[in-house]
Amino acid sequence: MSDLTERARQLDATHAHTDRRSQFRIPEDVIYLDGNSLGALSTAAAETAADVVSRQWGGQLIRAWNESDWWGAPERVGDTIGALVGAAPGQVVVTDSTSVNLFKVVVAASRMRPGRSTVLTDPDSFPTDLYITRSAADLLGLTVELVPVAEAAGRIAELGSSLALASYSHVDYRTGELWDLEALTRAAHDVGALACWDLCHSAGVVPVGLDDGGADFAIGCGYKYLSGGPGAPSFVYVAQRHLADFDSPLTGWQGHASPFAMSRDYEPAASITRARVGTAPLISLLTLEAALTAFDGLDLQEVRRRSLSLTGFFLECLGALGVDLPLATPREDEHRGSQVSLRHPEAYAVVQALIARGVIGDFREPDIVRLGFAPLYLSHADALAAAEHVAAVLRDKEYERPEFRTRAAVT
Ligand SMILES: Cc1ncc(COP(=O)(O)O)c(C=O)c1O
Ligand SMILES: Nc1c(O)cccc1C(=O)C[C@H](N)C(=O)O
Repeated sequence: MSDLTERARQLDATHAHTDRRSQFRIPEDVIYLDGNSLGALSTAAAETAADVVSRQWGGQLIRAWNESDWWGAPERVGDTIGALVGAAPGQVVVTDSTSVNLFKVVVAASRMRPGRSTVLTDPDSFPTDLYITRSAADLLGLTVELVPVAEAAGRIAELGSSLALASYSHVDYRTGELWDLEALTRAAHDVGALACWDLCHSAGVVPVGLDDGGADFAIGCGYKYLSGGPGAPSFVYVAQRHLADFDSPLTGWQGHASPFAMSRDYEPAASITRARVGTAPLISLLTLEAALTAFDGLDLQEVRRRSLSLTGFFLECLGALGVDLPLATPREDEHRGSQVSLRHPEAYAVVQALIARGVIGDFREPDIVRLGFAPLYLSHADALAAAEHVAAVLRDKEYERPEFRTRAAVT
């Protein structure tokens, strides 16, 4: 047995208590390193999706709204996600897409800071964050300034009382860099501004600590590390202290204080329910709820330790196997989310060659091979095997094969 194989075995034994692989259905011949884009299917999620369709929809019909508490699901699942991101109950609701939730937050937050003209975000934010922030700001006549998160604190201090909102990603989707939520939130608060965090790439892998970090707002996907399934609804966090002032621009009936009063006038619910809009995608929402049971009995600090161990060991394996590609991801544990991104001029073809070998990651412009480590269902043995495949693809220049260069619509 090689040293690395033995190390993998030892590390898997050390982290055995956080291994939830048996709860997931991952094809035998696949090492799945894209749980940061579409989390894997769990048995609980698969069975619940079938149950919601057959028993609840098919059998209970309209009665399911009460009998299976469909109506309360957005807040109920919100509280479950809240526990994973450090939010006390009553501040998170699951509704709409991340894009739509960001729109609500940018508008509502800016309205809470009248007279302030600027919203700050990162030029390398996930594109939807850029597009939505700009369109929301345009509607309100505000300016969006693009300032890299590393420089944000300084710019926030300069902007002072003209800053309404700083809106940043907790983990960069491309590089996997983890940013200091608490410090940047404090910088925004120091000038009287608000802070919103996109948790798409940290929810379920980093103990985010929204309440402790003083965050004002947060949003995040349900289908990445939370494994809610394709198109699972997103979540939005509004800190308790802001709920009464959260004036959503999307005033749908399900955010109403008394929706079944069928009133002509909109009166927002007093609670986080005011962030709801219209009817939830119940099959997806309840599937997400079932997927979250994979976290039952787990402490997010332990999940984080497993995640860092996996990415750290993967980096160690790459080094030992002579892979010396530039790393886009920080090596330091405290700055690394749950992915490893490597740079290569033929990154797209490298990813296709890996996929052909059963190692599924993805490509991100312009030159990133992105490999996500969803800790609940990946092992150190997987990390070693993936590193060996990366080394082989590079050694044999498999990325030069023409069939790996044709771009698919979705990368
Ligand atoms: C950081 C980040 N924000 C937002 C989104 C978009 O979310 P949605 O498609 O749910 O609007 C994604 C992924 O698609 C993302 O990675
Ligand atoms: N949401 C996605 C989709 O509908 C199709 C393909 C990919 C996605 C993703 O989630 C991409 C992901 N946010 C990223 O970090 O690149």
